[in-house]
Amino acid sequence: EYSHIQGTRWNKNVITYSIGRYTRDLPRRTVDSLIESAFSVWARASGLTFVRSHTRSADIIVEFVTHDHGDLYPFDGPRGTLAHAFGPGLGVGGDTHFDDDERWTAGETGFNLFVVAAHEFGHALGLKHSRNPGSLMYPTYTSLHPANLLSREDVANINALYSPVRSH
Ligand SMILES: CC(C)C[C@H](CS(C)(=N)=N)C(=O)N[C@H]1Cc2cn(c3ccccc23)CCCCCCNC1=O
Ligand SMILES: [Zn+2]
Repeated sequence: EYSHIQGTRWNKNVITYSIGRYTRDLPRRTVDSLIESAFSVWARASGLTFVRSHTRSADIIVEFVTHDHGDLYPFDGPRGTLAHAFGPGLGVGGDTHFDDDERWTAGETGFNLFVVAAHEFGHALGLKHSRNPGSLMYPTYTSLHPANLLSREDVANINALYSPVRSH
């Protein structure tokens, strides 16, 4: 049980998020709903609650940025790395950045924002990568079917970090 070590998990059940800079690839309301859906994937499996806030004091700040964007991990233009997220913690902890040089979509072409966001929020909750290609936390993008995004391994890993909840 490592929960006493700061940074491996959030030590609260209600986590706030806010959306800063948007992408021009999708309507804002579409981005809002895809981000909300990606959080709800983890809410169902972890028992955590995600609440949207409109202030920059939220736990998780979600933004679309390019190249150098104020952290030590500049993006690389089209393709390559699609996004990154900081692990749980204060300040930059949990913050999630999407590379706006990618083509973000709600469907099959380009990169599916819902699928990528769900992967990133796994990192923002403290999950590492999986070696299982069927896992959401596999290190490379695969157009997973949104219906069954989480593998049994993903559910087991989030349960190991947070209060276990039946995955019905
Ligand atoms: C799993 C994602 C949602 C998030 C991760 C980033 S992270 C930090 N959150 N784990 C990601 O972007 N992985 C790269 C990994 C990657 C694949 N290639 C690359 C070529 C160059 C650089 C990186 C890559 C080969 C070419 C395909 C490039 C497009 C797809 N890119 C990826 O899958
Ligand atoms: Zn990753």
